[in-house]
Amino acid sequence: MDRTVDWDGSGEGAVTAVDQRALPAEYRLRRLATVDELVAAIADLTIRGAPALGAAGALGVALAARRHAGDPARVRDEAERVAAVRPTAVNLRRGVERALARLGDGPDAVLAEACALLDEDEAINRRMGRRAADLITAVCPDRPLRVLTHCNSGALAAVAWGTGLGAVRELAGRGRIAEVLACETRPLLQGARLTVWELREMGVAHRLCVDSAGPSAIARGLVDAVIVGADRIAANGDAANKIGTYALACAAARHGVPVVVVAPESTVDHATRSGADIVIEERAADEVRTVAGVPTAPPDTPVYNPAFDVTPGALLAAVVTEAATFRDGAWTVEAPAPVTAEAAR
Ligand SMILES: CSC[C@H]1O[C@H](OP(=O)(O)O)[C@H](O)[C@@H]1O
Repeated sequence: MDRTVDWDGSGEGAVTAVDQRALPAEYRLRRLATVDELVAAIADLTIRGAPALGAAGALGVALAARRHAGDPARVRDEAERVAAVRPTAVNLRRGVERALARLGDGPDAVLAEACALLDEDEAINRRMGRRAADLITAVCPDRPLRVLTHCNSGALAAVAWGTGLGAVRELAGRGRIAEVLACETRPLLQGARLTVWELREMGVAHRLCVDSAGPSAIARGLVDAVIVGADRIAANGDAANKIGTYALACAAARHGVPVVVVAPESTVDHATRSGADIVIEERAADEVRTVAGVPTAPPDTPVYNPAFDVTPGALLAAVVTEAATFRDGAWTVEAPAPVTAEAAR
């Protein structure tokens, strides 16, 4: 599998992305040669997932810096357009800001910074996966585990490897996964379309279920752990993630099943005190009223379509990053090893 988001240096240069709207029917790459095309691809979830959005944000600035070299004000305007497309995943704006910080050194320096962010991603995700797998192994029964996932937090949500599903991949490599129960994740079906696709690629046993079966599976003792990603984690451990995560966490709390959020440091926002302060993206009504363009409700039906919800840190067994762990109301920072691209190999 290609990097989910990457830079194509040929010609004037462009962003390449795995077209996540085409999966699972077709695996194809899109070449995004303008900021307009990149903004549209982020808005329609051709590119999605917090770490992948961070990479796309940084590459978007590189694109603007090359297209508008010598016009820093125009570059900054274009960068803001990219950063503002989706408000919840803190990674997007952070990726933009990281690349923009190099604008004074010229477009090649901006591109180099964006590419460094991409190169670091896989190493960060692999380290995070190892740390999360260690914690999950410690808090779960000593046998292959039945894991429930929600949305997609695999390689498709990052540049490579993945976050929550990256921890599942690490556990599977240790022989510690019996089955993954993947929630389909209405309305855009990231679980059914993307997580199932990745689990098949990984050769991991799995079943797909409707979202409303998730809490019931937990109640029936079919789940040993819930493992998810996140889009923004507040200083107090509250985690914004795909809508439906909170309901799973409530059921898991009632039945003593651990919920573990696996996310990079770039998703932790210590400037946001609690989940109450996280902006939740509202998405278009037709995402709920139609499936593949086919109406599933009267066309003028009013819709409530938040893309995310917030799970209080108190309902989480842990939040695990590549360098820290949130447990029992506090962050513990492990001495972060230098995360390099070499570590990814
Ligand atoms: C590893 S981040 C994955 C995270 O992002 C997803 O949201 P979206 O598909 O709308 O970009 C979802 O919340 C996942 O948990």
